Order: sequence, then structure tokens, then C-alpha cells
Amino acid sequence: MYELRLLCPEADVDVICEALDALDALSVSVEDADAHTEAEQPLFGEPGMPAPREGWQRSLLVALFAQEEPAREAARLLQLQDFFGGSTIVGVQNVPEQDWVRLTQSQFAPVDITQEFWIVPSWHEPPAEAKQVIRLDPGLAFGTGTHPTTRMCLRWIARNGQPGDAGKLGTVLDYGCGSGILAIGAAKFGATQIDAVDIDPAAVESTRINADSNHVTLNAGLPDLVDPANGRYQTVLANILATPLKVLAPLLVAHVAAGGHLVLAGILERQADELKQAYAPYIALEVADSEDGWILMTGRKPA
Ligand SMILES: C[S@@+](CC[C@H](N)C(=O)[O-])C[C@H]1O[C@@H](n2cnc3c(N)ncnc32)[C@H](O)[C@@H]1O
Repeated sequence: MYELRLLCPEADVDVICEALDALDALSVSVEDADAHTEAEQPLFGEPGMPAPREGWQRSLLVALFAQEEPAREAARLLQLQDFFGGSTIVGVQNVPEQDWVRLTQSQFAPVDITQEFWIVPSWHEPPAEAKQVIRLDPGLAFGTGTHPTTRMCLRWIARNGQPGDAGKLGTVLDYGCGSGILAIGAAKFGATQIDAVDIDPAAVESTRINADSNHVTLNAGLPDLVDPANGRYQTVLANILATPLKVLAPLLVAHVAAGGHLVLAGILERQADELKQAYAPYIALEVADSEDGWILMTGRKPA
């Protein structure tokens, strides 16, 4: 493989990407040309909001080609175009062969939730001390066990459930299931019956696949899987984000059975009070755990 690298101003990124596509580039990536310097421009928005700008003042475009000659020809043709006036070719270089699968896998090691409860990718042997294991590979849906919000939910499950003991967690609803990691964790800690729902069909599919490979039985589907009038669970888990959690407050609380637990994550420390207020008409929330600026909030319905 060969890559053609070029610098271009924000306004010309789209037209040059389209031209590279027409010139048979296999892929084009766009990066901040000033990354890791004083002039770096971090671009991010609040969750759910658009980024403040769509691109960087100076972008580095990297176009991948299967052969060297088409990469050099693309560079030559681009320099003849009017729209290329503000841009410059950096060069064409060989991309050394790598074992990309191994490289990707090396970034995902087993993750400990408690001393005995681990999330382990399929290409790793579980550590000797792991008594409860979720086998999970990174995929399309959120939830590999490395994010603090997922870890706190799993820790709550491990503290409040018991392997083989169906009594404690009881029936479980995982609302916003992503990879299905919380639902699978609940199954490992004695949940009796589990429904896992997500608005993203890829997450639903991912949950089904991950449940199968962990030999866990659950129902996964879009949110309408759950009967809004009669679906009541002893444990309702929702790791989403503060804003949707506030909107979903009446719905989530309605799904908690009398005496049941509501467990919420995806909340930043500074959002604790607004969540408490949003849920106050239905249930009293408390901060039950925290990690890296994120908190876990839980509440219990009177029996
Ligand atoms: C942060 S991920 C959590 C995934 C997993 N439960 C975990 O703890 O790692 C949030 C998930 O909620 C889903 N989601 C967001 N808004 C939702 C909504 N209104 N109803 C159902 N699912 C939602 C997203 O598609 C995403 O898969």
C-alpha cells in the first residue's frame, strides 16, 4: 500500500476528498495538520450536539492507494486543478505491512470489574483469579467494559447480585443495552429473566450475538419490546447520558417493580443535582459510586 499525504485548508477538504475518491483512492482520512502542536484545534461538542466547527483550519489528508503509480498520478492531476491552489502535496510513501488484526487486538486486554469478575476478549485466556467472566470482543455497539460508566454498572451488579442466586437481582431490564454487556453481567449474577433494549438496531444485533457467545438467555429488541403498561422489573439498568435519562425518567421509573432498584449511569459528577431533581417526583436518587468524573445514581421504589 502507498499513501499520498497532502495539506489543505478547511474549505477545500470536501472537494479534494471527492477528487481523491474519483482518482481511485481506497480511503481518505482527515486529521488536524497541527495536532500535537500549540496550534492544535480540538473539535468536539457536548454529547448529542454538533461540533462547533466541521473541520480544522489546516487539514492533513492521507489517501491510501494499492500501488505507487496511481498515488503519484493522483498527486500530479490534483496539482493541475483550480481548486487545489491553496493546498500542497506532502509526498507519497510506502505503508509498511503490519498484522492489523494483531495490532487491534493488542489494544484490548482483559478488564477487571472486581477481583473475581472480568471482561475478557475471545483471543485472551481468562486470568486465573477470574471466577465470573464475560467474553466480549469490541464491535459496533458501545460497551467493552473499559468505560467508567459501564464498569460502575457492572460493579453494582456484582455487589447486589450473586452468581446462581436468582433472588437478588430478579427480573432485569437493560435500557440502552449497546453490546449487551450489562444484561449479560446481570445473567452471570443471578438475574431470572432479562429484557435488553436499544434504539440502535446494530446494538440489538450485537447484544444477541454476545449473549449467545456467553451462553446467556435474554430477549433483545427495540424499546417497543417492553410493554409500557405492564413491564415491571426488580432491576432496571440504564447507562445512557444525562439528557436522555431526564427525558426517560417517567418511563424508566414506571418499569421498576415495587421494592425494585433503578440504576442510572452516563452522568457526570456536576449533573447529580439536575438528575436528582428530574427523578424527584418519582423516586429518590442517590450517588452510589464514582469513577473518573462519572457517577452512578441509584434509587429504590418502596415495597
Ligand atoms: C453509553 S451506551 C451504553 C451501552 C451499555 N449498556 C453499557 O453500559 O456499556 C448507551 C446506549 O443507549 C442507547 N440509547 C440512547 N438513547 C436511547 C433511548 N432513548 N432509548 C434506548 N436506547 C438508547 C444507545 O444506542 C447506546 O447503545
